[in-house]
This record gives sequence, structure tokens and C-alpha cells, in this order.
Amino acid sequence: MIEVQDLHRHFGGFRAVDGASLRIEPGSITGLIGPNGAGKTTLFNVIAGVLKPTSGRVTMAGEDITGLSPHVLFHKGLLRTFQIAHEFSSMTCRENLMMVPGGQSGETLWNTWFGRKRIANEERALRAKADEVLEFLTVSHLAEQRAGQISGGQKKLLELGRTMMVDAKIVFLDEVGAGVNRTLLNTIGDAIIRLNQERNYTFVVIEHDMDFIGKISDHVICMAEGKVLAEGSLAEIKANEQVIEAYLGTGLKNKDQLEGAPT
Ligand SMILES: Nc1ncnc2c1ncn2[C@@H]1O[C@H](COP(=O)(O)OP(=O)(O)OP(=O)(O)O)[C@@H](O)[C@H]1O
Repeated sequence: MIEVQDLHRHFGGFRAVDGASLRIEPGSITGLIGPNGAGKTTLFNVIAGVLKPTSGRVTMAGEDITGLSPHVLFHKGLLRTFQIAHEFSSMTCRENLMMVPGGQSGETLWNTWFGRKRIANEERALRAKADEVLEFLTVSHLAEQRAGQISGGQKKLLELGRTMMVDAKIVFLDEVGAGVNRTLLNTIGDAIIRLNQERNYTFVVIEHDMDFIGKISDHVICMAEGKVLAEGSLAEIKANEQVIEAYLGTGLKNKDQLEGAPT
């Protein structure tokens, strides 16, 4: 379980996260919603070690993980997805997946000279794992395609695939649906549900698309002005007066987001 206690992240005098407290249960898929500027991404970045908190505490299975670096959290199985870095865009999708686990033997000169056979075995295993991931995500046909040339939605799938190359326990996904067509969004949603049910992944997903949140989440948390405003099922959240007010208060576009109308 991840427990966030009274977390703050300020930028100068501005309180992007302003005393947020929440729990993420193991094996759950939590949808994190809230109007634009609510502090969702900042909260993610603090939990995943990308930003240091101003104050507050984050624990994982009782262990204090506050302020640990993304690298350390990665090895504990907590990760957030990142866009494919520009330098990797000329590599194929398979190669992008094979790059994920750090510390392969091939990385040192010593091993290059003395461990050719082991490196070849490792590479074979990585390649097989990458192909298994692509198959799981139903995108085996992209194996040889350059990552820079696939669609935005396919990139999101590849980002999700990278979490499968390590033993991820908790994955934070930020706006998986932005600019992704409905068919691919369904594929991403199905992959999230299958990873949760078949491989016991825990997910926390930021998304403005309420249909998507409704489809995948078993628990929804709504943030506004850096705080947790309400928790419950999507239906409960949508009916919550404070939530409606928070969305209304930040403009019509945000209200439409809550109702699931096209924006
Ligand atoms: N590095 C930064 N420096 C200053 N202000 C920041 C910084 N990062 C975020 N903010 C501010 O903090 C607030 C919360 O931003 P954040 O991106 O966390 O919100 P969000 O809920 O993810 O919004 P959205 O749904 O629009 O992506 C915003 O007002 C934003 O402008």
C-alpha cells in the first residue's frame, strides 16, 4: 500500500500540492481526476521521486520512501511512465523495450571482452521478453518500427510496455488518453485491466476522459487546489457537490470533462 500523508509541494509561494493525503491499495486501479491545475501531475511527480516534496510523507508497504530518487523507486517497483526520449526515437520499438532494464553485462568493457557468450544469452532473453510484451499489448507488428514513427497512442502503449520489462508493482500513468483515438484507448484500457488482473499490477491513472476512468478504475480520487476533495466510485464523485463546484469554478470546459461530454 502507498500512503501519502499531508503532502505539500510549493513552487515559490504557490501551493501546487497543499496538504494531500490518500491511500493506494495494492491491486487496485485508482483514477485520479480533478480540474486543470488541481495538482495531479505534481502529486505524481512527488510520489515517483521526480520532485522533492516541500513537506509530508510517502510510505510504501510501511517503508518511508519520501524524496527517494526515481532510480531507487524504480528498483522497488514503483514507476511512472515517461515519454520516449528523443534520442530513442530512431530505435525500433523492440530495441526501446530492450533498453529498459539497467545494468546489463554488455555495458562494461570488461564484459565485452570476457563475457561475449553471456551477453549473447542476455540479449536473447531480453529480445524474447520484449517480443512477449509487444504481443501482450497486441502490437507485435510494431517490433521493427522506429519509435519516432508510431502514433501517439501506440507510443503510450510502448511506454506502458516499458513498465513490463521490469517487475513493476505500482505504475503511475499520466494522461494516457490525451490525443489518443478511441480504438487505441480501448486497447490501452484493456492492457491496464489485464496487467492488473493477471499480473497484479497496481495502477494510479490521471485522465480527463471520464468514460475511460469509469471503465478501468475501481476507485476514484478527485483533487482540487492541491488537496483531495473526494474519493469513491466515479458515480459518487460525479454526484458530489464539492466536486461539481470545483469543476464549475474553473470553467465550462472543466465541467464538460466531469460530465464526459466531448471537450
Ligand atoms: N515547475 C513549476 N513551477 C511553477 N508552477 C508549477 C510548476 N509545475 C506545476 N505548477 C503549477 O502547479 C499547479 C498544478 O499543476 P499540475 O500540473 O500538477 O496540475 P494538474 O492537475 O496535473 O493539471 P492538468 O490536469 O491541467 O494537467 C498549476 O497551477 C501549475 O501551473
